[in-house]
Amino acid sequence: MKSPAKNYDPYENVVDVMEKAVEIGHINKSMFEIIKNPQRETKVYLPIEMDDGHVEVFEGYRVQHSNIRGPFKGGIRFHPDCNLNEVKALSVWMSLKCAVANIPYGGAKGGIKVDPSKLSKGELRRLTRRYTFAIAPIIGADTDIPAPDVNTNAQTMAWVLDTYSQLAGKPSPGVVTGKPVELGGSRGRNSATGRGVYFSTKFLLQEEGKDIKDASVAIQGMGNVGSNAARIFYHRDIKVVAVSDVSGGLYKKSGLDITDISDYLETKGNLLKDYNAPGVEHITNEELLTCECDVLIPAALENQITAEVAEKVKCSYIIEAANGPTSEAGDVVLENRGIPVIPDIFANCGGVIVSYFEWVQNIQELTWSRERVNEMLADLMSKAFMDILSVKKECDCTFRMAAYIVALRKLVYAEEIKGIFP
Ligand SMILES: NC(=O)C1=CN([C@@H]2O[C@H](COP(=O)(O)OP(=O)(O)OC[C@H]3O[C@@H](n4cnc5c(N)ncnc54)[C@H](O)[C@@H]3O)[C@@H](O)[C@H]2O)C=CC1
Ligand SMILES: O=C(O)CCC(=O)C(=O)O
Repeated sequence: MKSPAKNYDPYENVVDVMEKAVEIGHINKSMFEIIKNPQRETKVYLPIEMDDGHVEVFEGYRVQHSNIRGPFKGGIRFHPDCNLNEVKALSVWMSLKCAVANIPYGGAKGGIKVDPSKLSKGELRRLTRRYTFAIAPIIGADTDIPAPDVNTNAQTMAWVLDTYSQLAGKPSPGVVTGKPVELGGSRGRNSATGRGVYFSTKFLLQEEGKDIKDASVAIQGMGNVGSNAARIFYHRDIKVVAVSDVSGGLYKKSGLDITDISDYLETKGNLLKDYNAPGVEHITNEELLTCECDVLIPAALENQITAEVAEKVKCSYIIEAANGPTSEAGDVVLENRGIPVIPDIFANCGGVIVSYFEWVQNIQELTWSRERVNEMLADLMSKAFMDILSVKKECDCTFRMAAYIVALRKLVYAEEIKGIFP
């Protein structure tokens, strides 16, 4: 096992956790060897003419982990620290997530090593189109379907869709999900991951015999996932005591005004460090992770809850809205401290579930109402949670182990019935 922080290796981390689940869940070890490695790793170099005329070359990735249960599926991330190893781990989490959610997809992930805050809108558009052009031969509505992730959104997906459709010579809405509703996106996709985070919290607290209305929540990250989750909690009168973004956090024991904070982020486009309101304290991201709250929701990046942080958290429960926010060592500490963790592969699966609904609408040329989408999301997540609970009881293990066992059994079974090729 790697020590946390600087030596953190997300791919090694996910493989270690899978290996533990293989032991506990009595999973076929030889077939698991197939699941350990991605089917294909693609690295591309993207020359872009910047606004001042000079050329910069960016590095991009698409890792296709598994398509044994259906087409590859997973988001595209723009981040200066993005690298092949991170994308590889994220692609594995996608395969596990789609299996837990019981949707007919495999797993993939893409990314570009770039700080998008330093690029103009025109530069970002050219970079996204160039990246799409480079990976076009390996994506498609029935092969690999990208979606938004960190620092990408419906606008980014509109550029991916248009570039791909130009190359295909026809509108190809099913090639990408999370696109604007006007271009074939699904109602409810934008808020789906945050909504799923709310369902995960509700299911866990119900299981623990607690009323979600009495809970206080702290959320790290106020992007697509964190801000939608915060709004959903707030509109159900659940106290959100702390939120943060990359610039720092805000804390108010009696509960923050999430509508005011969301309006500030949307209309002013400023960072939370510049937000001020009566009774609101400014805190650091580490203080957010260790603040007094019932439910802690990391919704930013990987490796936030290291062993050191895990020793200090004061929450009773953790819901992993981000992918990989808890390191393996952090997880051991939380288990020893008796703090239940709802793992990422279930807690944030609402996004890919509604992506699946979007894709189904696209290929059938249908449009569904927001109410229908939200109801179907609740239904799939509730069934998936029941599956996890049942394995948790069978194997007497943590929620993370149970979710991994549910997923790995499906992936390994699919490999077994297919048989080795050739
Ligand atoms: N967008 C989606 O539908 C899904 C996203 N996820 C995962 O959720 C997490 C967040 O994704 P999005 O909300 O889409 O990204 P986003 O780009 O919309 O927002 C990220 C947020 O995290 C903050 N942040 C960045 N670095 C930080 C740091 N070092 N400390 C604290 N805050 C920091 C940013 O300021 C921003 O508020 C990621 O792990 C992503 O992979 C998972 C499932 C689906
Ligand atoms: O909606 C999707 O296809 C995938 C979203 C994503 O990247 C994730 O769940 O981590």
